Amino acid sequence: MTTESRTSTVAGGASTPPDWESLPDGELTYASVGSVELDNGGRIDDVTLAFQRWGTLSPARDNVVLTLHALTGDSHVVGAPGPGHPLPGWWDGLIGPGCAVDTDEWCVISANVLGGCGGSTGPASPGPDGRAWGSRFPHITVLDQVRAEVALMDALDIGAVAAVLGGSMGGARSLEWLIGYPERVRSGLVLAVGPRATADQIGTQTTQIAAITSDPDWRGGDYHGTDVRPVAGLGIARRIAHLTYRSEIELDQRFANDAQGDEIPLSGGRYAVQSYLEHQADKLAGRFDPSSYVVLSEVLNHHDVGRNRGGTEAALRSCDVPVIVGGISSDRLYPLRTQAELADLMPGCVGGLHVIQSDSGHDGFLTEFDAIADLLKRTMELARR
Ligand SMILES: CC(=O)SCCNC(=O)CCNC(=O)[C@H](O)C(C)(C)COP(=O)(O)OP(=O)(O)OC[C@H]1O[C@@H](n2cnc3c(N)ncnc32)[C@H](O)[C@@H]1OP(=O)(O)O
Ligand SMILES: N[C@@H](CCO)C(=O)O
Repeated sequence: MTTESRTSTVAGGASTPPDWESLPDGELTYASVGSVELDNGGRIDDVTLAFQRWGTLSPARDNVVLTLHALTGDSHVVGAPGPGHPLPGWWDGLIGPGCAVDTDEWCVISANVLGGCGGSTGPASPGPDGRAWGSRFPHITVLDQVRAEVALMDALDIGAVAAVLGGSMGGARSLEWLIGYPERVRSGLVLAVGPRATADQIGTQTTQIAAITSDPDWRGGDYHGTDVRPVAGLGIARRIAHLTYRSEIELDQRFANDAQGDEIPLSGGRYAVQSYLEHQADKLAGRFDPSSYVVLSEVLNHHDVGRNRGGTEAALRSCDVPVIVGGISSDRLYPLRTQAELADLMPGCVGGLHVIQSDSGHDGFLTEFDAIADLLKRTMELARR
């Protein structure tokens, strides 16, 4: 299978399992997608993307729906926890036979992102000399990640996808797909993201990165292959991040200033919210590579659809692909004003800004099942037009 004819981002060497279309639903599969040119002028050769598929590819190969995960997600968008997937799918119940994205109609593909740690090329995977990339992994952008996904579609011989769907960092990739590759996508869902990183986001993300890189076990980013991992730093980063993912009111209603169980804070015991954040930190430390967390947080810092396109307004106005734009009322990390900008400026925006009323904060794009189902259905209507 050759890919050079489809896109200049692929320098050759792409290959994919010939039977990927008929593998059991959800089976983790690896595709070599060739070389990916980077925004910083560099290039990564021999890129691998790990992906999963649900549903049947149509004879015209025109029913592919690409789901795009967020910061610490991976390709496992639906299904129970299992080997390699310690969590249930992040949109479990929303995709499948008879679901909002009906796999009796659509062929859903979900890939682990470039820079991630779910089987795709990232800082923990072998570099050109066989050693882990570690600190040598290049600085990449959201558009670079999308270039890798376009290369994956080339490798799978998919011309245009019916829809791209994503929230948060997945929403950022959805946007880059729609603006950068309008001929390759018929519709999109852009949830809980804005046109560029805000100062607040860069502030919290660089603080999280500092927590990881200050951990002695970081070793300059080259701890791979040793017996240490900077999990203390990753845990602090997750605790800071998780606060930005939930709303102030929700946290106070759930935890107030309660003590954790029978612990006594005035005697050195923990508060309930402290214990909750420690739990979130421990869970992430058990399943996620700290260097991917750093690389992907930097990707979020670099998010800017206006780069090399004459600014965000020009970029957004240039895109007339039909798109549903949604946000969560209590999202303090990606406030509604940032989605309002997308809805106002994108000519393809259908129905204006869809506001999910919820106290769940940014994580509402994962937890507000009924509202997300509604937005997914609206997007799939656009994909049918
Ligand atoms: C799109 C993507 O791909 S992102 C990847 C998706 N997955 C993640 O983000 C993983 C991290 N998890 C989360 O962010 C959230 O759990 C979500 C968004 C997935 C789900 O949110 P919610 O259902 O509201 O879960 P919530 O925030 O209440 O957390 C529940 C956990 O906290 C634990 N918890 C609650 N109170 C306390 C406490 N006082 N002390 C310790 N633990 C506590 C619960 O036992 C539960 O643990 P479990 O997840 O191990 O079962
Ligand atoms: N809970 C999400 C929030 C970031 O969008 C994650 O961990 O990826």
